[in-house]
Order: sequence, then structure tokens, then C-alpha cells
Amino acid sequence: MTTHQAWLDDVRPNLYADQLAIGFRRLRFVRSLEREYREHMREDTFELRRIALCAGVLVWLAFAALDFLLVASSERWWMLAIRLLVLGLLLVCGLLLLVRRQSHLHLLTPLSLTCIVVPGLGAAAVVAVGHTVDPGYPYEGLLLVCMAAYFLAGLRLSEALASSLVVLLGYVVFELLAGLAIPRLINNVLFLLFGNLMGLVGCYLLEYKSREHFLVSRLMRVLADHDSLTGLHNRRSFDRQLERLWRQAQRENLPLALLLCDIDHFKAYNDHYGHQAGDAVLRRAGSVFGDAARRPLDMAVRLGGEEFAVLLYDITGEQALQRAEELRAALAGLKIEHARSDTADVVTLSIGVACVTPSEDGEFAQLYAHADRALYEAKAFGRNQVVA
Ligand SMILES: Nc1nc2c(ncn2[C@@H]2O[C@H](COP(=O)(O)OP(=O)(O)OP(=O)(O)O)[C@@H](O)[C@H]2O)c(=O)[nH]1
Repeated sequence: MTTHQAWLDDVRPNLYADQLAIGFRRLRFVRSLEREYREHMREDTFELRRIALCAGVLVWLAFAALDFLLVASSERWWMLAIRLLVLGLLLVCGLLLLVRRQSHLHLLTPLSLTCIVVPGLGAAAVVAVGHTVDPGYPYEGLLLVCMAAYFLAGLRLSEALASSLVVLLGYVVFELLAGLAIPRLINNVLFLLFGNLMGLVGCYLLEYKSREHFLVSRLMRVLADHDSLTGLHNRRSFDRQLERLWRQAQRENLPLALLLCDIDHFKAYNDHYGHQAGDAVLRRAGSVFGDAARRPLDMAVRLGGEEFAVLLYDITGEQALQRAEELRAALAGLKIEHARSDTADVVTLSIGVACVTPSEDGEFAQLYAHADRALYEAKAFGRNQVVA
């Protein structure tokens, strides 16, 4: 880790920060992150691939027209036939790409590879046929295909390299079959190899930066949405999730529960044991809350200070009360001594519970207000209890 990355220690352990710290020179992340990155890139490069394909078809047509100017003999009909075959395949791939469907997303990489390899081999065959008539027929168009593989097709470096090598190999085979003079073939292959080398370096740097950007932006999102002391979601993240879940509950006609929790006599705890000991209590409480929100749509939040919340989706009022009671018992069960509490000799929790199935015209603020009133009552009735 370089010195300018030392800040990463402050946010570890974290999947993104860990990967940034250990590096990714071979352009590969740990398995779960790698999957996430590839999914992200599929989405991110979708538009680029479509535009590149349209541009590629136009360039292909332009070169087909050029063949008629460059080659006067009957071989040009062979060249046209190859170009039409490739064009047909490109159009089929284009149709699949233009109709953007979720089901097509997994086809994106195979389609992109096809859109490189097929025109690449097609161009190699056209060039070889052209060389049977005129050894000076331009072969540099093959380089364009390889550049498209490195920079336009949304491929990763390994995929771009593999497809370019297939094209290069196909070119050598076609030229040998067509009988191009060996010194000329060596010259052409060397030119294409050096061109590929440049593409390789550029593509490596691009993918490296893209991966770095992915990790940093995901890390920033995690930091912006989480509380640094407990690792739980923060209020901003909670507000967003509450609104989203409220709408989902409205659509699906399912109940949503909010448990508003407040540690009792926390000021007295801080005053007696010190702020750092208070922080340690908040961290331990945080892991208890985290354990209470295990299902994908549930969420545990530190709202601020010693206030926490647990949002539970698709749960009955009775179940929500039971979960709140378990939560209260779990915190008390930590048996954190609290000599200055008027309620118990350990740190305790008051919880206000609200559970509603949102009506069509209901507002999510109702859920919060209800839970807040219940929490107020839990405090007023003597703390260390659950009120619904
Ligand atoms: N250690 C620590 N204390 C914090 C943090 N954030 C807020 N606090 C303290 O939490 C205390 C909250 O005090 P109050 O709002 O009076 O609540 P309380 O003492 O728990 O009283 P009740 O809620 O009525 O039982 C304050 O002393 C804050 O300074 C934090 O991040 N770390």
C-alpha cells in the first residue's frame, strides 16, 4: 500500500477498501467483487456497445463500397459475398443489442466478442482475396477491428486480447492460403502486432482506472450511507429506504414495522464512565441491532447519538412486538454495568413500535410519528420496556 492510500486503514475492514489496499494489478478482484464489477460494467458499457456496433456497420459498408474502386476483377464479387455475410451476422447481433432486455444482458459479452471476431475474420479473408489480385491491397483495416476490441466493444482486457489474437491468427492463415509473399506477410503481421501492443497497453490502463473508479465510488457510497462508529446505516440511508419500502408496502399491500430504540440514561453513562466507554457501548449495541435486521429488506440504523431504529418489512404487529422484546432483552443480556442508571444496574433500552399496512393515500411520516409517540411513552412509563 502506498502512503497516499494510508487513509484506507481508517475505513477497513470493508470489501472495497480491502481490495484497494491489496491492489489488482492482474485486473482481477476477489470473487464476489469481480462478479459485482462485471455486472456494473455490463450496465455501464451497454450504450457504448450499441453506438460502436452502429458505427462499425457504417464503416463496414464504406469499405465494401471502396472494394469496388480498388478491385476491378471478378474477385470483388467474392469480397462482396464475404462482406454481406458478415453484415448479416452484425445485423442479427445488432437487433439483439438494440432490443434492450434484461434477458439479453448475459448475452452482451458473447455478442460483443462475435461483433469483433466475425468482422475481424471477415476482413482478414477479404484482405487475403484482395492480395491475390493486388499485393498492395490495404490490410490496415484489421487494425481498426483490433482497436474496436480494445476500446469500443466494452470488453475486458483478456477478452479484447483473445479476440484480437484470433483475428491476427486468422489473417496469417488466410494470407498463407492466398499465397502472399512471406516478407510482405511478415511486414504486415509486425505492423499489426505493434498496433495490438499499443491497444493492449491503452486497454490495460483504461481497465485499471475503471476498476479503481468502481472501488472508490462504491466505497464512497458505503461511507456516505453508513455510520462510522457502529457500521450501521445512517439517517440519510434510512430516510431513503423508509420511503422506498413504504411505497413497496403500498403496492404489495404488506405491513411495515418501525422499531425506534433509545438507550436509557446514556448521558449519565457518558458522564460516569467517559465518552470512550460510551462509544464502546454504542458499538456493542450496534452489533445487536445489526443482528436484528438480517433479511434483505430489513434495515438497522443509527439515527444519531444513542438513538437507533430497525425497519422490518412484511411483519405482523405481534411479530414486531416480539422482535422488539428480543432486542431489548439482547441489549440487557450484554450486562454492561451502568452504576448511574435509575432503571437497572445494566445498560437498558426503551423501544417504541409502530406497524402499519400503508393505505393508498398514507404518508410514511405516519409510521415514524407513531413509533416516536410509542417510544416517548416507553420512556415516560419507566424505560427498559417496549410500547406499541
Ligand atoms: N459516547 C458517545 N456519546 C454520545 C454520542 N452521541 C451522543 N452522545 C451522548 O448521548 C447522550 C444522550 O443524552 P440524552 O439525550 O439526555 O439521553 P439519556 O441520557 O439517554 O436520557 P434518556 O434517553 O431520557 O434515558 C448525550 O450525553 C450525548 O453527548 C457518541 O457518538 N458517543
